[in-house]
Amino acid sequence: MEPPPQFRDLRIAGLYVVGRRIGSGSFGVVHRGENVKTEEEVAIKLECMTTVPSLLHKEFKFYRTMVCGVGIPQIKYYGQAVGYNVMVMDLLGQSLEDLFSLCGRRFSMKTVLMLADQMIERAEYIHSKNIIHRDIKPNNFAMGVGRHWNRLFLFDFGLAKEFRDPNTGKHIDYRDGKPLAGTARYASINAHNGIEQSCRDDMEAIGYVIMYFLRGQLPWQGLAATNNQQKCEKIAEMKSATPAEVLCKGYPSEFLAYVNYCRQLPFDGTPDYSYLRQLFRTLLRKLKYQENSAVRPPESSSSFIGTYLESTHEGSKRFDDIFYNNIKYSNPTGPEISEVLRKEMSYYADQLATIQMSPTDVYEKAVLNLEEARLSNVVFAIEKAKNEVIEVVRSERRTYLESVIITYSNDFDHVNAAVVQLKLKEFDNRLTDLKIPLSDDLWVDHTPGLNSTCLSPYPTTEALLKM
Ligand SMILES: Nc1ncnc2c1ncn2[C@@H]1O[C@H](COP(=O)(O)OP(=O)(O)OP(=O)(O)O)[C@@H](O)[C@H]1O
Repeated sequence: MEPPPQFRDLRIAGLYVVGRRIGSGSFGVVHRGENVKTEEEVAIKLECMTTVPSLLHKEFKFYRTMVCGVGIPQIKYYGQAVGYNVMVMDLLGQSLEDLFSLCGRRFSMKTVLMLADQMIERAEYIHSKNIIHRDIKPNNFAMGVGRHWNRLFLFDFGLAKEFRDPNTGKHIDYRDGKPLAGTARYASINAHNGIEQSCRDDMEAIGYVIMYFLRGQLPWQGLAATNNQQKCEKIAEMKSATPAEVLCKGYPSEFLAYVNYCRQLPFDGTPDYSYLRQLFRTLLRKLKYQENSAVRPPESSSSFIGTYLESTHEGSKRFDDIFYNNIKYSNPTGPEISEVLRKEMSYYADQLATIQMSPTDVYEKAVLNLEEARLSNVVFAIEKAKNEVIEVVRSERRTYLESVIITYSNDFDHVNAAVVQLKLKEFDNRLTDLKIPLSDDLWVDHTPGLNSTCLSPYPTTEALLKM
């Protein structure tokens, strides 16, 4: 279903140019694209207009309900062009399935727990918008790109369904005899049994995704069958005959608790998302996975993407109390930070080259993401670095702080920029406590790129400090 050649030269809505193809699904193709004004990269999903009723339009309507949802790609345009329905949306990074393969089909416990946290959060969000996904699987989760490098996105709402009337709050009725919607490997037992899906089925599917990541595969994979229907039946049979105790054997009891909880949820029940997230957060704490990977020496693991994923997820916790309170700071000085960054970048570049990640732009994007991941942790490094920085503060302070701030104001959203501003102010206050004289003109409010205009409509440093 390659779009006709003339489509490539077309500017959708006068703004988006279609680039190369990045994927395809059951009802459409997805291309990379670019906003010609801002040069922002986007994804463009195309469906032939002969598809009636339009599944893309249905998907678009779901996305429209979830405007501003964290971890949900945002739609920039929906319309028609040269015989195609077209949806322009945020470009996402690699899917969890792709990353899983790149990591040798095993994620560390830490990675799984951090992904689980975000998966549950995504489910809670879409359910709060009265939508069930019905096709939860690793291929339908992807990491973000650019400033969203550390965020897990849930996409492909082609099989989604409204399970509750947004006006009356009435839950859909229980029904059986339904054909399976979704992917057999991750489908809930009830979905296999033809029961109408609801929130509980998304949650159970997340449980299977989690166990898939931990175990490397699920017990019902690789069953021999002559056709799809038979395969589906065999999967259903084996899944129903596999108690959660067997599925989760050898793993911490929190996983068993999760699967059992989801399997026992009533049809119209609201899952206790906080309880489920807390299960894994507590486990994470128990396992003492709370170090900052900012300038941790690269591990000699073959699964460097796993290391990357973990480090980016560390980053994603930066607004989390646990992360803030328990982080162990590394201690480079300002000039050392750039040296550490340089070394790490070259290490990862070597690793990438060895495993021959292709195409080139994936490689470049990964390097870019890594760079951003490292830079994001500079703010934490500053804290520990204070003693060393004090020695050079008079000569280097202005250049150093300005460069950090300019980086943040360019690469991160304004809220983050404000947090950096606050951190630096705290840092300066400590210097003042230590009686190191600072002249007023050095303060960051005078730094180009991070003035009150840039932060608007977010609070200024002064406002933040008064909160
Ligand atoms: N926003 C995006 N950014 C980057 N890649 C994307 C994006 N959306 C989709 N893709 C890629 O395109 C592929 C197909 O997209 P999608 O799953 O939305 O289509 P589909 O027709 O609904 O597929 P399926 O048959 O799996 O349900 C995905 O596997 C993914 O690799």
